Order: sequence, then C-alpha cells, then structure tokens
Amino acid sequence: MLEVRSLAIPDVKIIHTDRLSDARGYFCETFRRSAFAEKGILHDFVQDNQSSSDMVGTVRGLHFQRPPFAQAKLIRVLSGAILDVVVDLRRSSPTFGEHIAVKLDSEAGEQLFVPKGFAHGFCTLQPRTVVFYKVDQVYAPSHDGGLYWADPALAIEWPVTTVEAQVSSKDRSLPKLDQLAAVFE
Ligand SMILES: Cc1cn([C@H]2C[C@H](O)[C@@H](COP(=O)(O)OP(=O)(O)O[C@H]3O[C@@H](C)C(=O)[C@@H](O)[C@H]3O)O2)c(=O)[nH]c1=O
Repeated sequence: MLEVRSLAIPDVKIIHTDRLSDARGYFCETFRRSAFAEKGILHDFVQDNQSSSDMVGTVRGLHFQRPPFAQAKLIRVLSGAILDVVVDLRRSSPTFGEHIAVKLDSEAGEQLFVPKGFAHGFCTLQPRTVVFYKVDQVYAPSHDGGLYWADPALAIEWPVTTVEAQVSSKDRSLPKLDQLAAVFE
C-alpha cells in the first residue's frame, strides 16, 4: 500500500510504502511508477543519487538546478537520519520563501517528494547517514544553483549552528534569498 500525504506546502508530499515483514526482516517496494502515478506523482526519474555523510551535523544544500534542468526529487534515507528541508522558490507561489522541515530516517523509511521549483538540503542527525534520491532531470553543473542554508530570512530551525555544521566551501558561499535572482516563475 502506498500512502501519499500533502504537507503544509501541498505540492510537497510524504510517502509511506508498506513493509512486508517476515522472520528474515522486511521487503518493500520503494518505487513503482504506476502506483506513484495513480497518486498524482508522475515523473520520469532518470538518475539515482546517493550520498553518505560521516558526521552528525553535516549540512548539504540548499540546492536546485535552473530550468530547463530543474529537478523533481524523491528522497529517502537508507541509513541514519536527516532533517530534510525544502524552500519554495516559485515566485508566483503564495508560499514563496517558506520552507518545510521534516525528519526522515531509515527506521520509518518514509520518502519526501519535492517538485521542481524548490531548493533542497538536509542536516544529518546520525553519523554515517546515507541518503538516496531519484531525480527527473540529469545533473547539469552549468545550471547548478543554491541558496545559503543559514540565511536568517528563511527562519529554518536547523539542529546545528553555523559554527558546528560541516559544510562544503561551495555551500558556505551561496547567496541569501534576497540576493537570488528569480529562478522559477
Ligand atoms: C549533484 C551531483 C554531483 N555530482 C558531483 C559534483 C561534485 O564533484 C560531487 C559532489 O557534488 P555536491 O557537492 O554538489 O554534492 P551535494 O552537496 O551532496 O549535492 C546534492 O545536495 C542535495 C541536498 C541535493 O538536493 C542534490 O540535488 C545535490 O545538489 O559530485 C555529480 O557527479 N552528479 C550529481 O548529480
């Protein structure tokens, strides 16, 4: 059974897929195109990504790709836990600049669906956290974009401070929301 629940920004969805348990453990269909399509998530996922972060408090993000290489993402945690964060960057959206923060972990196995038009990032809550996500457009470094994760204007309650966080040098120098030219309509 596939359960899809809209979050406070309704185009962002949490997905629960049943686990079939037996003496060995469990089996779970994490993605079946037709079942997702029946629930309104019809995307041609063309690339799978996986990252592993060694330390608690590793922040990756907030990232997006510019059109025409914008990506919808289907995210889940294979090991460990994250606070996953998405920021609405659609200029015509009533929730432009607002965000959703949701905990994802390998125990619950829930997935987050993020449509095009959002910046995405996460902070690891456990060591050696492995995140897996499907995207519906290939990586296009020329269209890479980002937003500074700790921009106070975003009012995201991260579990780490800017001093504690493990962040790439690229992510440390991303623009704040008010410095970002319009990306999505
Ligand atoms: C995203 C990506 C990176 N790379 C390369 C570029 C670089 O050498 C290395 C690490 O890239 P990054 O530092 O951008 O990795 P990372 O910071 O993990 O980037 C990811 O962050 C999360 C939050 C997302 O939502 C993703 O879309 C992606 O932007 O991997 C690819 O080859 N393909 C890809 O699809």
